[in-house]
Amino acid sequence: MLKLKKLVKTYRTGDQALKAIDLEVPEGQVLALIGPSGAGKSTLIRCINRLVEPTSGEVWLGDIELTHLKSSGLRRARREMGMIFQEYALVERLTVMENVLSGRLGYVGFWRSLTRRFPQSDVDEAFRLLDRVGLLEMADKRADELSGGQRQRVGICRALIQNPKLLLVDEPTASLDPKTSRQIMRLICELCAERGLAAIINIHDVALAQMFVQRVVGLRFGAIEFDGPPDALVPEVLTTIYGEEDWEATIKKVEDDDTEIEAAE
Ligand SMILES: Nc1ncnc2c1ncn2[C@@H]1O[C@H](COP(=O)(O)OP(=O)(O)OP(=O)(O)O)[C@@H](O)[C@H]1O
Repeated sequence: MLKLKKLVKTYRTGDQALKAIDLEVPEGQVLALIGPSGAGKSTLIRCINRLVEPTSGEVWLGDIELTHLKSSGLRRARREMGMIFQEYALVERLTVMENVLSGRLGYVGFWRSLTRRFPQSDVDEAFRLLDRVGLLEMADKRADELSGGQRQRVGICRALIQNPKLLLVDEPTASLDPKTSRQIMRLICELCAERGLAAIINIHDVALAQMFVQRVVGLRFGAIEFDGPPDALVPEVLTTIYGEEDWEATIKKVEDDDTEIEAAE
């Protein structure tokens, strides 16, 4: 469904953030992207929807190659790719409903987008999504009245109302406490399963990734160092991705924390 071929990104500063990445993501697969700070995770996600322009290589979404698309073709292709951000990227002074509906801006015509008048079917779908993520009661609240976890749920609804084939998720839990992080990761993965959606989730928390996804890709210095199932992420593999560390202690500690959270839920 998504295929990256020899994808390279070299920033103007000379930083080679991606070194000829080859990656294939089949339909409906949820993949976690891990790796140390500066490994190229955000760059990879942003090169797919061209928020960052790749230097060379190809990005195929189905049978469309994205790197050469001009404005209208790119706009159409971007509808297929919902994005979820670490800092939610909501419009603070707008309501929850308005923020969710803004996910439809790629579909409505120019004049409608200016006046933000959306078809009733979009409004109905927004209510359905808000209900699904437990925010129905919040539809008329302003975004700046919400907690971090609630904001991220709005961000998820805004991405889903696009009716995408692929979710690009950039550190969705980095600003959240451990329990809310788990709830958000679970929600994203459940929604992907319900809708047959593929997702690439850039995530720092390895234990959280292991808990919820079917496949983990580890980046280091802009190259793929590991690609496999979560239970193959043994300490030796983590060392090749992140460098030397006492992984046994880290893994154990996280597992202990989970048990506590599980018991509290
Ligand atoms: N706009 C930019 N201009 C120049 N260099 C950049 C830019 N954005 C990222 N880089 C560089 O590209 C490399 C990859 O950065 P990127 O943000 O993709 O890594 P990351 O794995 O997402 O890191 P983090 O986990 O800290 O967010 C780093 O060396 C970074 O300094």
